Amino acid sequence: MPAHEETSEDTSEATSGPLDGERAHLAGSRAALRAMREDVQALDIRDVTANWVNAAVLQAQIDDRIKALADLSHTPLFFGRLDYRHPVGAREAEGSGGEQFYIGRRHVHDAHGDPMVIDWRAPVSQPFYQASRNNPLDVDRRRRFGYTGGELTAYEDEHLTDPAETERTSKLLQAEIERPRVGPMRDIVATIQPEQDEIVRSDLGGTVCVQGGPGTGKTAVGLHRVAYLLYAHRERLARTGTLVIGPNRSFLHYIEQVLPALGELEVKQATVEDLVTAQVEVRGTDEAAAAVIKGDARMAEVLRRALRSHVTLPTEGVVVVRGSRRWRVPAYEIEEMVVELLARDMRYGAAHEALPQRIAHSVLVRMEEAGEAPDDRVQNAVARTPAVKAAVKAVWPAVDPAKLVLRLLADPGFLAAHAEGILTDDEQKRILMARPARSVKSAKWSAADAVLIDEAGDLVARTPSLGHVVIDEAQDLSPMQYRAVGRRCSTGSATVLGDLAQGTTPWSTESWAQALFHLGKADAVVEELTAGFRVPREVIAYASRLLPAISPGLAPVESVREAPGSLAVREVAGADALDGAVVAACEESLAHEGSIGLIAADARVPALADALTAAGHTYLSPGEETTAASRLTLVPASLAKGLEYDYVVLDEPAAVVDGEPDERTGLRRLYVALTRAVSGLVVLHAAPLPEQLGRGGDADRARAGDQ
Ligand SMILES: Nc1ncnc2c1ncn2[C@@H]1O[C@H](COP(=O)(O)OP(=O)(O)OP(=O)(O)O)[C@@H](O)[C@H]1O
Repeated sequence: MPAHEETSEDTSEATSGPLDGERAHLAGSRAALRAMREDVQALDIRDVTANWVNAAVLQAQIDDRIKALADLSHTPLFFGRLDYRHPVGAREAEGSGGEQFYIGRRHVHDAHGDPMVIDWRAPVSQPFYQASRNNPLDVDRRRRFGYTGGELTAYEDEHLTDPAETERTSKLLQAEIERPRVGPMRDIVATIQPEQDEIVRSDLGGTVCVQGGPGTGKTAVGLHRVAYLLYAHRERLARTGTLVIGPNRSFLHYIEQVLPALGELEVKQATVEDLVTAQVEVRGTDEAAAAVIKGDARMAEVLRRALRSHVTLPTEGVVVVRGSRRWRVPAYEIEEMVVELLARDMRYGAAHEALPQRIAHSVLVRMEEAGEAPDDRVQNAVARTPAVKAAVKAVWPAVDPAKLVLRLLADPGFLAAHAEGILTDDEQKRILMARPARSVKSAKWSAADAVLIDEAGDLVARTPSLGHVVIDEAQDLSPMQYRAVGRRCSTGSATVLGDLAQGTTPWSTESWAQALFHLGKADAVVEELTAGFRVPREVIAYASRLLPAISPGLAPVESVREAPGSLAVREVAGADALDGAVVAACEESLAHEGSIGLIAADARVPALADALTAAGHTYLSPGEETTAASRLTLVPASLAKGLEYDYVVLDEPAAVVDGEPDERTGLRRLYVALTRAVSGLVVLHAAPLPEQLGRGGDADRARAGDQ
């Protein structure tokens, strides 16, 4: 691809020629950014603010802006340049007129307002990601820049309209993918690929679902989509809010720096459990079979029925006494009101609020007919009379969502009455509490119970919707969890990211169509990412041997990297020797640059922790940030999902499989563990490997680096 290339090794050219010009532009852009920051710092708000509240709000906005304008020494101001053939249309360009644009993380302009660097999210930047030899999008030359420690040291050109130039893989992209992974997850803004860019820039109105194997960039794409949407719809999303949902704390901690690095500081992050535990604390667990039933979408109907069973038709009318007069609303009229409210299918709580007003209105009409002239205040007063309150309590009582769920799970008769024809007798038995709790406070609620309470809560009062929600590792959500997330984006949109082959919960998603239906976004587009940016070819080929058993029909990931010698599978003679061999493999990996993950079945973690300590090694837990000084993390297999390490040592695959309730889930867990490595994977086993891995036979084993 690059007809012309300079690298830091290419010193003769690196000290002169185009690179000098580019460095001058970098220095100019930095100076311009400094001037932009100084302009904001110099703002005097005393004259423009009416009071201290305004002043405080404005000052906070100014402080945010100053923060956003910071020049981070290790985050280059621009990473690319586009040379357009013709001036870009004024409508399209951010600061139109020029033919040459520098593309970076944020917009920088000079003292005249002319752009020095264009935000990567602006329309004029899009050809940086999308232009190709087949469709150059009016771009003559695309230039990518390479940096070393904040210094501009290389560039690489593609002349998209030159038929003589041949296509080559970008060395800078390659270097970026291979860069050691110490520290939290990084942004990929300089190297977003065309198929990823399509997803990143898809419109706010629609929900997108991305199926992609390990390391295809789903998480990266989801986070960059948030940054893009915030740029394109800043005001709307500032009002409605955005949220990123991940599987656990350590994962959220791993990804939490990506959006701030892209200048977006306001996006909330949470697990599904965080969302649904506002009402109750989770202190209990469910057996898998019970959790599957509680997570089934049929539970929504059971809850709806149970809630509505609180509505009864009136047996008597209401008599309201005001002064010397008595006003009577007959039972049949209240019945009509109740029937009408039921038919409207409004939230239970909203109807509970509306009913006293309707009864009071009926009293008002009678007063008017009798020649009185009551106003709205009288209606409110009537609605609050003990007689009306008592009538409402009898026919449409207030219901506490947690109490409703408690009664369903603790009272077999109540459950049977509302689960009739929905859950079998056996299913009902499975979800009933073994020892019924006496109160909401004392109950040992499980995570699945909290989701039921959240559903009940939404039946009572509508859950507010955010503008956009990203759901990562979505394949692990139950239908009821999808519903819980779906109501948080009912008037907004979602980005659903996942891999069916990595589903490791007993209720994991079997088809995206079903998942999207439960989310309430059945018309979402499902996109597929197939190019792998993490796992080297040999390693992904080895892991993909499991695919026919864990997700038949899913195509293996196509790794963009060869990295020969990246896989070693070693048999250790006898279980006693395993811990020592694992520690030795970690030491071997520590000789390389970058992070090391020792992944093991959860049950093996304590023994390996002891072995590491005995050998004098300190180690981190997942979610703790790796640093140059502390690079080894001991990862229970149950927490490996979504994470990555330069080198992975995988302990005893058979134990990883055995750690799960069934073989398929076990093999899926193993697939996740096998696909965390960026540069090298060493698999150590004393027990026989799961037969699905051995499928390749001797030739493959030799290639896999068996010793
Ligand atoms: N276009 C790209 N350029 C450079 N690096 C990339 C690109 N796309 C993805 N990556 C890198 O590949 C790695 C894997 O990406 P990511 O974690 O987003 O994949 P994933 O599909 O979510 O994986 P998993 O299914 O295992 O959770 C990350 O280090 C990410 O930065």
